[in-house]
Amino acid sequence: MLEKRTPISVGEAVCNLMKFASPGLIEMVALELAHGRYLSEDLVADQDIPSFDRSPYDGFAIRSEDAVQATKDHPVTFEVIGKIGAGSVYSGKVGPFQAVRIMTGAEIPKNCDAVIMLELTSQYEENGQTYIDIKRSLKHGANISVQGEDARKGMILAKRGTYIHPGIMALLATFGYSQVPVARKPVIGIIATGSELLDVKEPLVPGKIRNSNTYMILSQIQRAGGEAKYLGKLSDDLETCYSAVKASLNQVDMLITTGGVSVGDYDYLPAIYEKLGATVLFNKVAMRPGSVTTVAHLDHKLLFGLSGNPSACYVGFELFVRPIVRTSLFNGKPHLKKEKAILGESFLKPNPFTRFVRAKLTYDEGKLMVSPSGFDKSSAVSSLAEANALIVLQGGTRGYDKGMYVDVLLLEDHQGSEWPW
Ligand SMILES: Nc1nc2c(c(=O)[nH]1)N[C@H]1C(S)=C(S)[C@@H](COP(=O)(O)OP(=O)(O)OC[C@H]3O[C@@H](n4cnc5c(N)ncnc54)[C@H](O)[C@@H]3O)O[C@H]1N2
Ligand code: MOO
Ligand SMILES: [Mg+2]
Repeated sequence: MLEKRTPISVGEAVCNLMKFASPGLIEMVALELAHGRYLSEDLVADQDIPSFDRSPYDGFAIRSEDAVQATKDHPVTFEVIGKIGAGSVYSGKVGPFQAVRIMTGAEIPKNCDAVIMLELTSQYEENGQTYIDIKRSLKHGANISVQGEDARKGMILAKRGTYIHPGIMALLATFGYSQVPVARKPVIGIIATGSELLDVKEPLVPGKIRNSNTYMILSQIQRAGGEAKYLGKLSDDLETCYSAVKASLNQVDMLITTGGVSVGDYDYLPAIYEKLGATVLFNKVAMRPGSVTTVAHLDHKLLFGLSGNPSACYVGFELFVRPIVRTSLFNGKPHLKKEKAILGESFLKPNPFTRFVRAKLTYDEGKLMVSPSGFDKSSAVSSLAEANALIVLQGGTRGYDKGMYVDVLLLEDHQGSEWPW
């Protein structure tokens, strides 16, 4: 007899699921490989930046008290007693009316408390000795980048769970992290089910299609921060699929299957969960696409039964798999970031269930504009090409007109959101 499925709201489904979300493990990676990973510890300044007073200009370091009287009409002369570039330290003592030629980034010599830019001095030689004239007074501390002005020792510069982008890389290097503590990527298995599926390199034959979901999910896993492990595509055969799912569980942290979750004669995932003794958290969500998305767990290992339909599979991943992955990466905002955007074209379909429309979001003179990115069926692949957002249209609505503000979920963002939206 056909199993009765009771749809639950997206919010309820996510809340049920997030009870199984937990922070993952830690590993060290070489700094040059850290881009795109997530910090497993707060990044704390273990030194001031800069760690010494330094010159922001090429010029001359002096004692400001000596230049108090300097004016255009009465320049003050300084004897240049040395020269330092960045990386060098002037070891001599600078006395009254003496100056040290200094380059950008070099440490300010002891006794000096101001720098005058090269362009504001006139230099001359007399008896093999260099002198400069200064035509303006300088305040104590003028043109000095003081120790700690950029960051103070002890400051937290990035929280645990932060995505490592070029700016974080700069800080990691600044603080001497040749090895970076990061979240270990959760290993996520992918099994594609469907007797109609061809390998990507196979030519089309009647009735068959190429397995696109695997590669789409592979990429979604990488975008979310996980590590994908493709475990193959299987024909719709209960025993084969059951054995493959069972065998995969020792190799992965969580498993995604695509296809076979609906009510067709060859949709075996419900039977597989039952045979495994897995607990089904939900098998019907009041959303489109992806209403058949099913999530089960076995000994706290999550099994995501995503739809075979590409757009439904895509949305199911972003709403349900992504937050689990991001949580394991210590990210405190694991869900898609929600924004408001202006609808660029009318979307007049009624929405009995909450609808997630694949969409293209653009920035236009201070406004966020969004339009559906193409063919809007759960079987669609073409609309995924330009999708960088999902428009959220609440269930029970009869369509939306161009110019209205709608909720959008950002797919390419790193800020993320805490639940609920
Ligand atoms: N009588 C009903 N029929 C259907 C229902 C329903 O409630 N009652 N739900 C529909 C909805 S909604 C969806 S979504 C689909 C879900 O189907 P399954 O998840 O069971 O997936 P399959 O039947 O295996 O395949 C569906 C569709 O997707 C194509 N597919 C499958 N795998 C891939 C892949 N790896 N790459 C690309 N495309 C794939 C497959 O060929 C089918 O066309 O069920 C509706 N039916
Ligand atoms: O699960 Mo389906 O995607 O609602 O069309
Ligand atoms: Mg089916």
